[in-house]
Amino acid sequence: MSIEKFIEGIPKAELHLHIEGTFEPELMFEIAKRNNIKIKYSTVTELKNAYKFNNLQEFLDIYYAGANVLIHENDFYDLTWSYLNKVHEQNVKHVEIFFDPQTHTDRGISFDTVITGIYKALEDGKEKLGITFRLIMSFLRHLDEASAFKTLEQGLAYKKWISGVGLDSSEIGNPPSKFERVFAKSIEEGFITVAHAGEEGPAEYIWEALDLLNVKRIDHGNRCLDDHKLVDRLATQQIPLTLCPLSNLELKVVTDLKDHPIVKMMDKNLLVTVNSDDPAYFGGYMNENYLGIAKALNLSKRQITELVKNSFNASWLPDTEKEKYISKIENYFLNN
Ligand code: HPA
Ligand SMILES: [Zn+2]
Repeated sequence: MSIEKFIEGIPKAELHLHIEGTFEPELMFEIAKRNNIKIKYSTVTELKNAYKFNNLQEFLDIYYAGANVLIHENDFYDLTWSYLNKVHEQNVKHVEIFFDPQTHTDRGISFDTVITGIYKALEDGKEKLGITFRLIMSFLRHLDEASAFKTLEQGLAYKKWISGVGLDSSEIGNPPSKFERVFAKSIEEGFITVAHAGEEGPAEYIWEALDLLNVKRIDHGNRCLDDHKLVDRLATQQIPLTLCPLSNLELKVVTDLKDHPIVKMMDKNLLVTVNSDDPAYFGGYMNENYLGIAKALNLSKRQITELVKNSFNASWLPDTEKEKYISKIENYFLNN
């Protein structure tokens, strides 16, 4: 079996995905039209041509602009439902996805509208497509602590729908320490914590995420390789890193997928996983991310299998579910 077919068929989990980053241009134009909102670009092609980024901030500016057309509950439903159908075709069985409440509440959309639309689609995805899920509410780190606290308060009413809290947006200049108190309160309220760290920011931010925010996973974490003590800590404690290869390429975190550190990290016994981050903007969903690194780094089926197993191990599924998937994946490897 070719490596393409092997990747397509293997059951996968996605642990680093921003639902706003799944907004495909075609759907964006459709929703803009029905909401009577003007987009800065006149065609899908023009919009796609603007997807050329030199760094994280250039991407974020376009990503937040795109989200502006989402107004009603059914807009958030359609966005999420469209993502679930895409990954269903790619044999993704479990997703743990971020949403950014402040991107919407700051422009007058209610927290309830946002989360209800997303959650209803996730429930339908579980029932009709068999995709299990967890939802992670992410704070925008370029905004202040008070705004994050307000968002946490809003999230408390939906505690039964939200498993964890995260931290994303412009990393440099917005260290995890800025949100130490919000994360302490989040943990007190029963949320699991994760944070983007070491994507563009220094290894120091990863230390802060671990020590001050008590995170259970690091999103990205590429820069840990600058600090061998940090690598030892991450490896010893088997703290998962949710890597996003195509995102790294598009945001110039790496200049070529051939330089992606994922194999180096596996060799250092780090618990690394493959994810798509913002697939509508970075040129691919899960299979494209796996295939990109498989080709660039000449990965074996055994290495792909280990990466896929890592994702289930790093997920927040109960142990019995993890074991079920891991034995399925081992069987898939043996038969293919
Ligand atoms: O890769 C990312 N980094 C930080 N914030 C983000 N928001 C969406 N994607 C990202
Ligand atoms: Zn991300």
